[in-house]
Amino acid sequence: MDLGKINDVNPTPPDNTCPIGPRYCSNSRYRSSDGSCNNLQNPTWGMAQTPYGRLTMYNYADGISAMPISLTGRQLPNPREISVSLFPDKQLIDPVWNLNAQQWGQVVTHDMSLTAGVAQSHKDLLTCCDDNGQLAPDAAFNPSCAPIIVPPNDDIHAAQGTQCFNFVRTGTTRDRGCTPPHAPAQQISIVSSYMDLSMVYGANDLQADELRSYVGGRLKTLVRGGRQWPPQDSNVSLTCESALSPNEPCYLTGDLRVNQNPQLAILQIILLREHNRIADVLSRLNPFWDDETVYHEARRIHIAEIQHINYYEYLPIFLGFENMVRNKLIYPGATSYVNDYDPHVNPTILDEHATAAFRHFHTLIRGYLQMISENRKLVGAVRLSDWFNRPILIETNDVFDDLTRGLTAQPQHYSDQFWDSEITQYFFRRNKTYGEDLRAADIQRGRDHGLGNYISARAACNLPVPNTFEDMLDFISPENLEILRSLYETPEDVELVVAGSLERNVPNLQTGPTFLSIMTEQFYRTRVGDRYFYENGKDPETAFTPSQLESIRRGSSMARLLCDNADNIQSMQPRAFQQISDSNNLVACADLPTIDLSLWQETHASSHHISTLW
Ligand code: HEM
Repeated sequence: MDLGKINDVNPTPPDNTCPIGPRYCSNSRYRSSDGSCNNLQNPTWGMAQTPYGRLTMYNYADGISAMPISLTGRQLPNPREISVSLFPDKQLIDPVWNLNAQQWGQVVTHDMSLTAGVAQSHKDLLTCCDDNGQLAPDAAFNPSCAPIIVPPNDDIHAAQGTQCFNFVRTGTTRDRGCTPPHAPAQQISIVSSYMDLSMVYGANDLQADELRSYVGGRLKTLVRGGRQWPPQDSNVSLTCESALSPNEPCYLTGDLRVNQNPQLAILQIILLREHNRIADVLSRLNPFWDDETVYHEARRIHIAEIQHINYYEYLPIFLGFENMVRNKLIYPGATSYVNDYDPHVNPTILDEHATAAFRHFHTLIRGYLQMISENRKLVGAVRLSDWFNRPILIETNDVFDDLTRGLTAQPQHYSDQFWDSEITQYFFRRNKTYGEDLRAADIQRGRDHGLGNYISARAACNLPVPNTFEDMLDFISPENLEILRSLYETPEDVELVVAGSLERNVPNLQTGPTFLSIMTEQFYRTRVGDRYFYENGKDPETAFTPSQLESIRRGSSMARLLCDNADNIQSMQPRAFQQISDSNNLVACADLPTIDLSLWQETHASSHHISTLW
């Protein structure tokens, strides 16, 4: 299959600077915190606090912002009912890729988007459905409320007397007074779209300041038990709502979702430690560099390292190596710069990507997380829903390393329509027996954002456009199509979030054609629309030297990243998203390639002091 480049139906107008105001840019060597001024002609492209992009037209009941309804004028099928009917639990595991591949995907996601006004981890501040699962007064009156109603025949939840799950609508340009009266609401993402480690460094200057130690270019850490942890969040009872005491660890990083689950917190800490590791080496090599220079140079190297891992190690698993080469997302074997930056490409995160396609990988989540010792023996397992928003677990004994090895030794769930009940029955259960349903939330979020339907997404992707339910058989099985037909009244009602996740996977890949096409488009834009992308060498002020670039390419790997920053892991398989096997056996950490930071050593005379660069 060849994926043509996709055009936006209604791209965000370039002059749409509300609510952030115009930006005046100098040509800095370093990225801004919020992504502004990456594109010098369109300084707000990809910037935090701007609307998601769109491939398809909005679909609101009133054309402005009301939750969509069926073409017949009746309600769309209940999201919880769709979840139960089409996304049940069945434990099929991936034969090749490990849980690290799943978990790193969440890290990539958190780098690129975050819905405005929605907590995504701890409880939302607005109660549309209360803690006992009963509709709250705001449900009827507050336009930001769209609680998910539990159908009366729901085996699990109706039996408990649960009426609803809380659901708060994403903040939009209308909420912020930035949309003309009859124009559709545009949902806002509050982090930069660029792959710039905003979840480590923060997505605005204030947040970035708060995270810096201002000594030796380092990020702030707290040392407990001889190990570095992120600083403490000031509101433990809100942020880490499951903590039993305000003295429990509760982390503050560049992203408010950090405490959501233990494996996510581990990877955020690995990234925090990696920044400080790079900063310490740069400080030793260049003792005359001030804090500011070390911070920005370490951040710049760190982002390049992670971009390399993402494009050459992580994404090929999901988008396919050949597909990525053909569509110019990667250039394997390149020995010099790849000067493909295109200032006309808008890297803004697409709503179809963030709210439908990339969320499909919630299917990869496992409900129990294995703990594995250094000799790769199973030493325990924890239940995911016991540890949402309670990171104290990872500071206990050797759990940090045991869970990190678990990431690389436990298979991920197979990419299919089967979802682990830990996230469809027990999600955020907060010490109760049952919890919420992430799949139902994904479906409701698609409606909240007025996402175009499945048919229009296929049209936008230049794929065959189905006019009838039967036409969908090209990508969807007869069994699933029967269920779709029983749920939806017309083919036009069928939603992208739902049908996209039912498509048969493209051979050897992890999704069907529609999601593959959307994700390929997104990661093409993310690369080509980023002036600071690490392989770009056009501007000597922002480019790495050829030998630095070569070392980033040779020395960046997921395996080495884990080895360097876990507490005391001694060995790792070189391809750390893949299960250990005869062709991917454990090697000593020290034998894994590493970036040669001495290539950043400068003589005093040649060094650039940051103040000369602004
Ligand atoms: C244990 C792992 C994970 C948990 C508990 C989790 C949970 C969540 C939650 C609660 C939301 C917000 C739901 C809403 O709209 O109300 C969300 C959003 C999202 N998730 Fe996950 N997720 C996990 C892993 C992943 C993975 C592996 C991926 C992709 C590879 C992913 C991709 C996304 C995306 C793209 C969004 C939307 C982000 C935005 O634009 O705000 N998630 N997830």
